[in-house]
Amino acid sequence: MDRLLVLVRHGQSDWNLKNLFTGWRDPDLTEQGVAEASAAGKRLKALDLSFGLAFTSELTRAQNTLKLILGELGQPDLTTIRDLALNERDYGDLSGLNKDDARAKWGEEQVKIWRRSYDVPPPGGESLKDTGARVWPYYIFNILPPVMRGEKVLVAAHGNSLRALIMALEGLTPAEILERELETGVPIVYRLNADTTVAEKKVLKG
Ligand SMILES: O=C(O)[C@@H](CO)OP(=O)(O)O
Repeated sequence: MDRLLVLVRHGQSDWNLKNLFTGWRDPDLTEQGVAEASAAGKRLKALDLSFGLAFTSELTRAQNTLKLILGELGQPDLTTIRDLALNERDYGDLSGLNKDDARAKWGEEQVKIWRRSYDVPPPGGESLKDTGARVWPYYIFNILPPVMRGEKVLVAAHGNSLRALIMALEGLTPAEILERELETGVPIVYRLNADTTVAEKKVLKG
């Protein structure tokens, strides 16, 4: 049986382009982001993939990415579950600030710790560990069961909510996840073993 799970980070958002901390704020895709999402859909279609179920967050940039992908796949009406659990990490007080301005104010090292450390939260926000504490149970109880039943599942979400998920899925250490960056609009195709571990992983870059 094919146990297939595809994860995709949303296409470029307006605030990615403007270099702003985004978190739970809700900017839409840029023109480039729309193109990236459509290209992701075309790459999945080229593999002849069709899905049984989709998941996304409560945020516009991920929902619209999913919509564009499903349009390319000819599955615009696919059952889709939206949940806050898949939202981007909450950036707290950094939300809306420019990332270069933040580096000038607090220093390169401190900003790197807030952005990529495992368990140091930005002021008023979530660490990757905090994000994992909502993403992992959601994955185990909601996403994994249909995958294991053989429904092909597509998840359109965010850089850090997906990093938290990938950490658990690939069994990465806090040091390993620190180095892992996800590109916008690049689907990652996983096939799982019967014991839920990863059998195969393919990154669909253009
Ligand atoms: O601003 C954000 O919400 C995220 C994703 O764009 O940024 P970072 O790369 O710092 O995790």
